Amino acid sequence: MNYFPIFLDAKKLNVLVVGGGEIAGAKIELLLKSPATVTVVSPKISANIQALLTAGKIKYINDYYDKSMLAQKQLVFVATENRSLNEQINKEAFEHGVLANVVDNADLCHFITPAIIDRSPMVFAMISSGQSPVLLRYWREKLETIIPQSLGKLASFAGQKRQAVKDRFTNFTNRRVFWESFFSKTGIEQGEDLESAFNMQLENSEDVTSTQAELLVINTPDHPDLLTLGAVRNMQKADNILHDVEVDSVIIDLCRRDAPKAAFNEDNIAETLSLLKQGKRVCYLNTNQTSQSHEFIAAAKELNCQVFCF
Ligand SMILES: C[C@@]1(CC(=O)O)C2=NC(=C\c3[nH]c(c(CCC(=O)O)c3CC(=O)O)Cc3[nH]c(c(CC(=O)O)c3CCC(=O)O)/C=C3\N/C(=C\2)[C@@H](CCC(=O)O)[C@]3(C)CC(=O)O)/[C@H]1CCC(=O)O
Ligand SMILES: NC(=O)c1ccc[n+]([C@@H]2O[C@H](COP(=O)([O-])OP(=O)(O)OC[C@H]3O[C@@H](n4cnc5c(N)ncnc54)[C@H](O)[C@@H]3O)[C@@H](O)[C@H]2O)c1
Repeated sequence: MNYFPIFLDAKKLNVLVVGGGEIAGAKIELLLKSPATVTVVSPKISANIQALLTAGKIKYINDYYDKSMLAQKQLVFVATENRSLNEQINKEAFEHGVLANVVDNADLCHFITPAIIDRSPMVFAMISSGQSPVLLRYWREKLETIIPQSLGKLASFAGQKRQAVKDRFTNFTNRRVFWESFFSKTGIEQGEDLESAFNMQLENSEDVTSTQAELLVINTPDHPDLLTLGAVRNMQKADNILHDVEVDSVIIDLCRRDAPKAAFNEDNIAETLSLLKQGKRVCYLNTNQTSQSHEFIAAAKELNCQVFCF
C-alpha cells in the first residue's frame, strides 16, 4: 500500500486551488461538499467558479500563483495546463509542508484523489494507486448499485444512539454483540422502523456476563476468492485469530483488524485454550489437518465450547 488512506477533518482545512478552468471547477465543487475553506488563484475564472464566488462560497485571488499564497494552507490542488508551473508548485508546496495534488499527474502528486461513494456520514473512498482510473471508476459504479442509499440515515441513527447503548451495557463485548445483532435485522439496512426496532432490542437484551466460547475453524483455501461468505463473516467477528503458518497474509488481512493474531504452534495451544475458557471467540485458519490441529480442536470441544467449521 504505497498510498496511506486517511480522512481529514475539513472544518480545519484551508485549501488553495490554482487554476480557474473546468477541471479546477470540478475540484472546487468536490471540496465544497465539505466545510473546507477554499481559495482560488487564477487570472481568469470560468462562469461556474464565478457563480460560486458570487454566492460567497469561495475566496478568490485575481492574479498569477505565487508561493506566498501557500501560507496557512494544508493542501493545494493544481489545475493549470502549464507543466513547468505544476512542477514548481509541487516543489514549493513540499518545501512549505503543504501537500499538493496536480490533477491527472500522479508523479507530481503528494496525495491522489480517490473515487468516492458518498452516503454521509458513511463515506467510501478508494484508489487504484494511480494504476488504472478507469478500472477504479468501473468498481465505483458497481459498488454504487449495491450500497443502499439509506446507509447514511442508518449510520446517523446509530451515532445518536451510541450513548444510550453505552449507558445500557458497561462492557465492550456486549455493545459489539448488540450492534452486530441490530444491523443484521431484516429491514434495518433499508432504514425501516429504526426507532421501534432499536427500542425493542434494547429492552429485550440481556447483559451477558460470561459469553459462550466459540472456536470457528476455517478450512482455508489457497485463494481468498474461494472463502465462503459465512467464513469471511465469522473471520470478522473473532476476538482472536490463530492461523497455520502457511496461510496467505491476504487471507489473514480479511480477519477483524484489531483482533490479536498468532501463528499456530505448540507454544500457543495452551494460551488459545485459556482464551476459550474465558469465553472468547477464536477463529482458527486451518490449512493442513495435522494430528496436532486435530488434538487442539478435540481439546476445545472438551472445554464445552462450541466448534463451527467453515
Ligand atoms: C478518482 C478520479 C477522481 C478525479 O478525477 O479526481 C481520478 N481519476 C478519475 C478518472 C479518470 N482519470 C483519467 C481518466 C481517463 C482515462 C485514462 O486516461 O486512464 C479517467 C476515467 C474517466 O474519466 O472515465 C485520466 C488520468 N488520471 C490520472 C492520469 C495520469 C496517470 O495515470 O499517470 C490520467 C491520464 C491523463 C492523460 O493521459 O493525459 C491520474 C489520477 N487520477 C486520479 C483520480 C488519481 C489516481 C486515482 C487512482 O488511484 O486510480 C490520479 C493519480 C491523480 C489525481 O488526479 O488525483 C476519477 C475516477 C473514479 C471515479 O469516476 O470516481
Ligand atoms: N479539460 C479536460 O477534459 C481535462 C481532462 C483531464 C485533465 N486535464 C488537465 O487539467 C488541467 C486543467 O484543465 P482545464 O480544462 O481546466 O484547463 P484550462 O486551460 O481551462 O484552465 C487552466 C487554468 O489555469 C489558469 N492558469 C494558468 N496559469 C496560471 C498561473 N500562473 N496561476 C494561476 N492560474 C493559472 C488559467 O487562467 C486557466 O483558468 C490541464 O493540465 C489539462 O491538461 C483536462
